[in-house]
Amino acid sequence: MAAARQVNIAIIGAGGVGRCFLSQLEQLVKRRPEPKLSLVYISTSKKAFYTKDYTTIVLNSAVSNLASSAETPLTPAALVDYLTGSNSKAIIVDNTSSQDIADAYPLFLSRGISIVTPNKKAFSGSYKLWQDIFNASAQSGARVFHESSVGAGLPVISTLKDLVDTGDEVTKIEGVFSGTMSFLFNSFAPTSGSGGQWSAEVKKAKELGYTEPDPRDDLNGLDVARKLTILARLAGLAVESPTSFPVQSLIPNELESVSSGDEFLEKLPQFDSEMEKVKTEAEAEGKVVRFVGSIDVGTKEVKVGLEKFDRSHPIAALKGSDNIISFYTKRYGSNPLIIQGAGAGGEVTAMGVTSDLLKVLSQLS
Ligand SMILES: NC(=O)C1=CN([C@@H]2O[C@H](COP(=O)(O)OP(=O)(O)OC[C@H]3O[C@@H](n4cnc5c(N)ncnc54)[C@H](OP(=O)(O)O)[C@@H]3O)[C@@H](O)[C@H]2O)C=CC1
Ligand SMILES: N[C@@H](CC=O)C(=O)O
Ligand code: NA
Repeated sequence: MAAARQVNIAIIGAGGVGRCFLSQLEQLVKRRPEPKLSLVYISTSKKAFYTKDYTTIVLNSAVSNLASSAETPLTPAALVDYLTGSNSKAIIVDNTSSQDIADAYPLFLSRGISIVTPNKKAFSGSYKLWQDIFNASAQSGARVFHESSVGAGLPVISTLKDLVDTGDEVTKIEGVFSGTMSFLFNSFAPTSGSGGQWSAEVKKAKELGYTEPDPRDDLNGLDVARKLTILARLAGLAVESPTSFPVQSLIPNELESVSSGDEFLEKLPQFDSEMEKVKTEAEAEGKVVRFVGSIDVGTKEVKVGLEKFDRSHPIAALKGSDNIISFYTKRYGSNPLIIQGAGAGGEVTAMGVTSDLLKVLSQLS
């Protein structure tokens, strides 16, 4: 009887999303014995655990093995040498928000290693990096999927690709693209009742695992700008970077230069009155304020920031960390295709990564 085909998995990043992915992988392996998915490497920024002979790491011991490991992470080049030293195909699961790891994608792909990831940095960095990634994938046949880089596990990227690939003409994309911002405004400025204190809600969003590792990356609008950069590029606009269009930041001027996310969270309560003022101004017009983004494909205009909405507007009525993303296209006419649901959180984000892994497996020859 032929031996089961093995596919080696290397996980970089074992935080909120990484750990949820590990447990989803464990379930997947139980449901699908073929091909044999073999975790051979796992790392954080400081530690790594891997098997020199590609023996499978027991999935429910991976985190404790990593915690007690004395090994440091392999450099991207060393990780490539390690993974290509086996006869099996390899897939890297990048669960970090690291730019350095993202910059190594062209190298991984050019050496035949596929990638699945929720990390936005590779696809929203320079346009050259975007081109290098997809050129390397096309040349080697290695796959790259990043569904959870926009709207967590919601089928946003796959839907946009399907619209474009089937020849529809996307004219506008708009909505709420941040789970953190959605949670913050839904709880700080609800459609009924008085709402919470801004800085306390920011802390809650971090505790719930919605924010970026540094919550300033959400509050400065850059996280939404990254998502819009990715969607705009998929819709055919060669957007150069997430800082090449107007992005409104909610970081108080006085806190622009604090050195750490923790210091920022500590000092933020001193500036709660700034956001209270924004909320009161909207209330005076009978409206609520929300953080939104839009891409006008025809005019090439991309923008990110606060807008006021009537309380009955679907954007005003979102709950929890929900995203809502509307695609206006030629085929769909004036009634857009709308995707709505949780846009942040470990399990829903890992779901997008796991479903990407299944896509890679279905396409590996
Ligand atoms: N949380 C969410 O709801 C969503 C998250 N995402 C994306 O998922 C990714 C992970 O987010 P999340 O799990 O919440 O973040 P966490 O901060 O919880 O985890 C990040 C992990 O990455 C590790 N890491 C960072 N840099 C490196 C590096 N250079 N090499 C190896 N490991 C590294 C960290 O290690 P250490 O602890 O040592 O720093 C940590 O284990 C991010 O890109 C985020 O944007 C996307 C959609 C939704
Ligand atoms: N911090 C992000 C996580 C998902 O991309 C968000 O809040 O949306
Ligand atoms: Na998604």
